Amino acid sequence: MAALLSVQDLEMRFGDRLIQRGISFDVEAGRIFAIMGGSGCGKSTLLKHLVGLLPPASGTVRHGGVDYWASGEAEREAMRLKFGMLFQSAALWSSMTVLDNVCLALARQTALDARAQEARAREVLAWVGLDHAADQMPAQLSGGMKKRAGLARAIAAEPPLLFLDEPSAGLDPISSRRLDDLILDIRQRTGAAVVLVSHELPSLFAIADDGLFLDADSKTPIARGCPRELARAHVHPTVDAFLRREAPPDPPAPSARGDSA
Ligand SMILES: Nc1ncnc2c1ncn2[C@@H]1O[C@H](COP(=O)(O)OP(=O)(O)OP(=O)(O)O)[C@@H](O)[C@H]1O
Repeated sequence: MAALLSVQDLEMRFGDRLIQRGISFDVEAGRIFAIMGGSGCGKSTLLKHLVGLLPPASGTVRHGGVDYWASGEAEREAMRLKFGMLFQSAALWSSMTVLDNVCLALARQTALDARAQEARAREVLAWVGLDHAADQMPAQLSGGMKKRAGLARAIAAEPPLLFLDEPSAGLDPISSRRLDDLILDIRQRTGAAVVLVSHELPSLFAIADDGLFLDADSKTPIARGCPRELARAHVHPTVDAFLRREAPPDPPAPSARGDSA
């Protein structure tokens, strides 16, 4: 069976400027896959290529075996309805209540009638601990509540694949931990695969079981695997600098290289 998401030899560019090349990976059902790397290495751009917001310079992105960027607009729209997305800002519709935000997503992604949409929306809001906030407007929510409302909207239709852009950025450690538990719970209950971009080490170590590390200097991925194991394995100084919060080693002094007089 085809992987839920399969990326082959992707090259990312803005005009003449190469951002990354040689990106290949598969994500299977039930996996939590982290896209990691320092600032500016191309994580958000990669996510845009994966969710259909920006075409890559070359390479393929397959959703359930179908080449997204080689498909027509109707086929792409059908693929987009099969995955959920939580943007960094949560991107809730500001003029609608929390409940209506979730109902509108269900109206777009399912054949449920209005009554069933509301029942499902309330169920999902209870799941993320926001049943009491269903009738509030997004502006009335705290940052952590907004993220949970965005997550409720993304998971309401039980998509098999979820994309999360910096889900815990800007949250205090307790809210961040709560969001991590929710993501694990979603995976457990629905069997969904999750692709996330994150800088937060506690979160990466707690939830991700696979991942890819993008390097801004070489403009290629330099490590692949579970973040916890990569942190122990000393695969590359740049990976250690990120995952162990260690400074990269200094270049050897001239005398150590044996090139002094
Ligand atoms: N629309 C654009 N046009 C030109 N260059 C861009 C554009 N968007 C991003 N870039 C550049 O591409 C590179 C990768 O950016 P991207 O936002 O994907 O990195 P990132 O790894 O997500 O960074 P951060 O962790 O800081 O969010 C950066 O050098 C950025 O300046």
